[in-house]
Amino acid sequence: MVLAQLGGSISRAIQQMSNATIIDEKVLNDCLNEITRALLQADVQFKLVRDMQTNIKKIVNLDHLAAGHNKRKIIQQAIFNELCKMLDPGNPPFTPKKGKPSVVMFVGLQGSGKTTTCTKYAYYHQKKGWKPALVCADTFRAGAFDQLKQNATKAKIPFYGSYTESDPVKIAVDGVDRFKKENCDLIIVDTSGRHKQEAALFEEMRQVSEATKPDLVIFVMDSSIGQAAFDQAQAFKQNVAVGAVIVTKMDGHAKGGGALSAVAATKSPIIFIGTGEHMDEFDLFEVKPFVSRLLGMGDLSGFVDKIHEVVPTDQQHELVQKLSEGNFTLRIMYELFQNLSKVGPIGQLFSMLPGFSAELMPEGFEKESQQKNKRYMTMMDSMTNEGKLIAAYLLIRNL
Ligand SMILES: Nc1nc2c(ncn2[C@@H]2O[C@H](COP(=O)(O)OP(=O)(O)OP(=O)(O)O)[C@@H](O)[C@H]2O)c(=O)[nH]1
Repeated sequence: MVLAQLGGSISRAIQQMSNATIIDEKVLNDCLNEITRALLQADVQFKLVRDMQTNIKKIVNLDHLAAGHNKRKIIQQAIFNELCKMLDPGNPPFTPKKGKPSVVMFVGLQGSGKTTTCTKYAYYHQKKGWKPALVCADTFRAGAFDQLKQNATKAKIPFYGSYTESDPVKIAVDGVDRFKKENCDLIIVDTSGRHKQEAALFEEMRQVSEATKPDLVIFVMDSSIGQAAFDQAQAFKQNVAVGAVIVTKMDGHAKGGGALSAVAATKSPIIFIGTGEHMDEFDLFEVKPFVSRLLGMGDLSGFVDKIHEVVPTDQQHELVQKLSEGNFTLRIMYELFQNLSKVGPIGQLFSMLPGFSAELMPEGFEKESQQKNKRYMTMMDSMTNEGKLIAAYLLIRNL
């Protein structure tokens, strides 16, 4: 997982500090230096790291802390808060309202995952009862319209584009007008990407933006972009009114610190992350649970939410009651696992539990365990009840 190494290094630094008998200036400095090194290694911009270190030192003034104060807790909390601050610029983005037409424009470099992310964003909202539509204003890459068309058709989302029109502004305006007339409430405009930031890309982007007047511009960034992230994100922000960021390919093994830099450069929050190539590998991004997970502190509320997501509402009360009575049978376990396999890789669930270190997860574990789960479930569906119970037991032993 992206940023796993960073999370591991920071939690180790905090752990070492916690193990010290006395927390003095030296112990604090060692801990902060360790964290600084980890952030720089993860490609976070130098200025951000330096500011973070200065802020923590200001907050944790050991000389002024009265005896009896829990210094470890105060330092840990300061680190947590500063990491959250790095990811949360404090400007909530424009939030589209269901039933009211909003235009959302996607921008980013070529290959960052814009087209894939447009469909994921549309699909996410469609599942929640919205009426989204996709407009392909990418006339630069041959095949971009076909890709969007294919994704949109699969998800049954209306789309608009052209094989003959070469003016992206005209396509964008026609598409937006058409879907406004059709009462779509989320009109998503995909724009062209280029190899690197270049004047022609920015000019085209500006024109599409001026013509369609988007309510929100989303900057899509590949998590593996590294140190270049800050400058690139800033260049986009200077040309169009970027209001939010989506970081893609968080399922890979990139260092990922660029994501933090992009937030600082655009002064815009990350709203979603892409965690795979499939349509539903897309998660809402919330700063505190993310940092909490990153530091191995878990995200129990997220874990409970996931359980609520997979257990039908009318069965939740019964399940809790059975569990509290110690009535946890293999049948319940089988049903739970059958539902859990629908919410995604088991590793993502584990990462919500306190003390979990994503660093220890072998490469490809998530995908492999998800595939394994699917295979088990397909096999189990055709079995007798006794067979299902035995298979559920084997499944647990294999996870
Ligand atoms: N693993 C992984 N792959 C992703 C993710 N998002 C996108 N991709 C892949 O990244 C590649 C590029 O994605 P596109 O959506 O075509 O990128 P684009 O930004 O639209 O590219 P241009 O239209 O050329 O600007 C594709 O192979 C996608 O399947 C993600 O979250 N995880």
